[in-house]
Amino acid sequence: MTSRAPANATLPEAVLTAAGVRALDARLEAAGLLRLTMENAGRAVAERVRALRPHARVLILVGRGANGGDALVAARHLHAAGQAVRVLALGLEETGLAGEMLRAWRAMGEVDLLTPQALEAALAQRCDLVLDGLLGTGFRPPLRPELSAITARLNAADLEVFAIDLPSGLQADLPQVPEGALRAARTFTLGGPKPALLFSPARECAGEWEALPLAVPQGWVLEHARARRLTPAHAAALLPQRAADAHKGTAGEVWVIGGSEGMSGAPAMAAHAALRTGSGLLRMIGTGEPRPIDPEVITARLPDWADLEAYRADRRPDALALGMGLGGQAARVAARVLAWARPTVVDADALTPELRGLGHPGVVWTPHPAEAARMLACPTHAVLADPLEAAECIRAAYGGTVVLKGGPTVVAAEDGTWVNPTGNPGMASAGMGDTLAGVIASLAGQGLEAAVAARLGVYLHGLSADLLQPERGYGLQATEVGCGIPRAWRALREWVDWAGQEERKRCKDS
Ligand SMILES: NC(=O)C1=CN([C@@H]2O[C@H](COP(=O)(O)OP(=O)(O)OC[C@H]3O[C@@H](n4cnc5c(N)ncnc54)[C@H](O)[C@@H]3O)[C@@H](O)[C@H]2O)[C@@H](O)CC1
Ligand SMILES: Nc1ncnc2c1ncn2[C@@H]1O[C@H](COP(=O)(O)OP(=O)(O)O)[C@@H](O)[C@H]1O
Ligand SMILES: [K+]
Repeated sequence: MTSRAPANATLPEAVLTAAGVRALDARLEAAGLLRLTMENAGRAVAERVRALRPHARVLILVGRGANGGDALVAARHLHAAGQAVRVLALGLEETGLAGEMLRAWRAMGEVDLLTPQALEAALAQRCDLVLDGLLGTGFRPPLRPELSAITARLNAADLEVFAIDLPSGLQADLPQVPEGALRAARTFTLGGPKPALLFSPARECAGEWEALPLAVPQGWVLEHARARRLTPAHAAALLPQRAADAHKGTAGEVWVIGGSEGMSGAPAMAAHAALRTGSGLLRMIGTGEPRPIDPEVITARLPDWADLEAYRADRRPDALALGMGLGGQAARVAARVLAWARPTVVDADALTPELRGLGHPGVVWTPHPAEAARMLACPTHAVLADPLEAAECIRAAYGGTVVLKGGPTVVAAEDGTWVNPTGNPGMASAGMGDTLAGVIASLAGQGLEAAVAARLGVYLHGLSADLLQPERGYGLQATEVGCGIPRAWRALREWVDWAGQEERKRCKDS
């Protein structure tokens, strides 16, 4: 990890919807801070433009709302710093906060009405970069014709676009791309990412994005967040600590229940990943010939799933992962295991509607979108249309914690909904989910609450893949991601050590 995060990084990032932005605005307004916040936001955008494209001639496009206000502040700061800017605005009324910013800009520079002709003339002159402040979270589709002509022209031009808050024409809360949405190379999102910047296909319109702080306490922003996004410091704080006299009996006994005839690989990958995550003892239990990857794993082949209760007898697993390669009897086996009331990761074949309502606080359901659709009895596209909502619906119906896998993965837990920042498309290969189930079960077996194990598990699993991605590309195997967990763990630990040193240095210097 090379990320050098700001001090606020010890808190998670806020995922803000349009309603969240409105509520935060109302709070800032009541506190008399809205004008300053717009000033801070616009200045932060200008600073990033200066840092990235110091010599670019910038065409700044200004809408009628607060997004346009931010753009006008940025125009002022860029101009004051000596950068060439040209400003075109959809409206020239000086009312409201954005109007105030227009007046302030006019005190130092010119503004023309944004029409297709004015845009054409501006593009004909030298212009290296477009700063898009047309529409932000206030956009409601469909795009009006006056604007769709502008976005279509910009999308067709071979020009770099940087968007303020989100590319104009994207709906902040949803992954869909409305007709006519602008495509940006980079997005400076304010206060925290909007769901559209996190989920495909909308996020592909935003290019690389970065969150610029609003210079208000992160706690205020988090209060209005739809979900939270993990940061490295926050994830690192979840890592379990082990006593010096730990032994295999205290480091967590994990059972992987799955695997039937011809389906031995899936539980083997889960067990492998659990060992790499630090479990003290692993048992693989199935009705097929068990084929563990590691000799450390204890195996049991049951004549029939009905023999599971007898196998359990007086044994007491610290955590379980079940469902991988389990086949047709998965729901029945899962119902039985859930009644044991132990920390349990329910995956793959066991993710069935029969288990509705059987979750308890120790249960983590780990569906991918198609499994989530099965659980919700809806089409997969409905899950993908709003993954935050889908994960929360499953949680409401099934109980426990829900890990809705994907790029990115969403965790819906009692303490709210989380979005995982790690992971990459190299993970689109079979067995990745089995590995994740093993990682989460291992962490739960080491004493983390199931919901915390889920959050840290998805983070470590994705980070392991991210650290491998540069050398493996798309040829990344699930077992490698399992092998890489210790490296991810260490990277996270080192991040904390680094952040701690910085913090100590800061205290010493001040
Ligand atoms: N609390 C925060 O997070 C802050 C938010 N700020 C900015 O405020 C923005 C939100 O401001 P607003 O609520 O004013 O919204 P917008 O700036 O997104 O714009 C609303 C305007 O767009 C027009 N519009 C809506 N739908 C349209 C359509 N289909 N076709 C054409 N025009 C359409 C509306 O008529 C209105 O004039 C954020 O995106 C961000 O840039 C910043 O000022 C800093 C503080
Ligand atoms: N494009 C992607 N970006 C980030 N993570 C991904 C991506 N594709 C897959 N993953 C991750 O890989 C895993 C795939 O799980 P799953 O589909 O259950 O695999 P399997 O059933 O083969 O074990 C999940 O953790 C998912 O989040
Ligand atoms: K914008």
